[in-house]
Amino acid sequence: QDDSEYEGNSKPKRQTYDDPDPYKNLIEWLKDGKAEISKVQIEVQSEGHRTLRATQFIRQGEWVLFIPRTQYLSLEEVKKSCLINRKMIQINYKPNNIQTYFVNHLLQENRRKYSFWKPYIDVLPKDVSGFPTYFDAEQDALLKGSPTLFTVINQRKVFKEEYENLKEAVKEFQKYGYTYDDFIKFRILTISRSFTVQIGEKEQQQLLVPLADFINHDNNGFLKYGYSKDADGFFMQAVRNIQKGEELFYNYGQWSNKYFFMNYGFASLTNPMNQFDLDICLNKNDRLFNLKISLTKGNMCWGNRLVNETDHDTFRQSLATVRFTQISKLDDFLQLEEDVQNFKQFWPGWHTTIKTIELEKATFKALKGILVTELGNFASTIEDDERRLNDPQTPEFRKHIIMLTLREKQIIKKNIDICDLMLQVIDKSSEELKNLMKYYHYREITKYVNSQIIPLKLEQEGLA
Ligand SMILES: C[S@@+](CC[C@H](N)C(=O)[O-])C[C@H]1O[C@@H](n2cnc3c(N)ncnc32)[C@H](O)[C@@H]1O
Repeated sequence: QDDSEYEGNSKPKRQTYDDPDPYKNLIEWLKDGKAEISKVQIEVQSEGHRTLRATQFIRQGEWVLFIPRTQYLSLEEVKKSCLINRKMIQINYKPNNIQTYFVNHLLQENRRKYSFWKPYIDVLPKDVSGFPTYFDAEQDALLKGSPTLFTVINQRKVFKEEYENLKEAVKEFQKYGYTYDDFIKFRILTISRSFTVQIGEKEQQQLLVPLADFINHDNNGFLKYGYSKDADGFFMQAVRNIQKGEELFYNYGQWSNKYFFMNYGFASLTNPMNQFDLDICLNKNDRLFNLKISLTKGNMCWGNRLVNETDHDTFRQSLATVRFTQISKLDDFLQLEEDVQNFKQFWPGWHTTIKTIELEKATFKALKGILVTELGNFASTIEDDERRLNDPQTPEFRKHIIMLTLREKQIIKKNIDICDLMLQVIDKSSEELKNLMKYYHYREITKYVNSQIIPLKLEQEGLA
């Protein structure tokens, strides 16, 4: 069955949706498909920035909207309904990413004048230049120093490979002349607009759901979604009462700004799940370098991450990794080997426990050194960023870059402050230490100092 079979110069028999207002077409098309969407309305804030609002009071537990199976795209459906996907399956070509199946379907339907999916495709955002994949050199420069820049560069490479591999493997893909730009545009739209729902006990399904994909993210989102077997469709449900006129949000997930930025093109200052990624590496001049490298089976660097809260495994793991790089006494190293005898694989962040106060001091100094260098690598300072964020002239997409890198810098700064505090604490006598602790803001550090540093110090001073 060839793709051209779908086309033809005459209009298909079924209803067409050709109001100049694409949102009207979408609504009509959904209603004709028996979607239940009367409790919501679309608000266009600006081109490409739409949101949904409640048209009436919605009680907790009620469905906010319902989209039947016929009006959304599922992975299973697009595997069947798209020619290129069928070819891919026929020749047993596995795409690098399953989202490619959706992309191919959207590319196909986008070409068809009378596609059933036209009302949906017509309201997909036209401009995706706010996504980092599309940044130019000037925009990339704003990400300088941020670990997110590496992820962006890598994502571009991955997308390019996906496109080239597909072009190479499926000749129909070439035949239709789909450009790389078309491909990544739909790739990005698929990432940023898909829902994963539980279909059966174990089965999950990825969906593109018209209208539901107009709902924006908020940490305090108050909707949940799912698939109803009885109604055979996708629903959004109110987790709490919703007032008439209220803007609707759901929580896209507990992700970091970096994740949101890469997949959705936005970042937020209030995201509690932020992170700063950093590599911690062995130093080649380390006199125990050979011993360490044999223990780590050739690993020299470890990807670590720091979050805003230091009462978190990531802080302990980063610290332990730095501690491993800082061990300089053979005795300490041998003790470490004993510590890990029971583990098949040694991982510094898990296995390098506290040895001596001296080592702790070196560790906090080294971690601080790494963080100060990282902070210095950014293109702008925290103060620059705060000023630009408050400047009404700053374009919206740029604000997201600023928020992303600002939060990364704030995390670094907080962790530097903690290193400073720890260094101070370590240098105090135990009496002073107790006094100082009264003024501690960081509950977790107090806990850490209490449980780890004080006993060590008391022991060192013969007081234990
Ligand atoms: C599923 S869509 C939501 C509807 C979207 N606003 C629209 O007009 O099509 C996801 C996209 O909405 C935007 N978005 C969602 N939540 C956001 C937020 N909290 N802040 C900024 N942009 C957001 C981002 O552009 C994201 O890629």
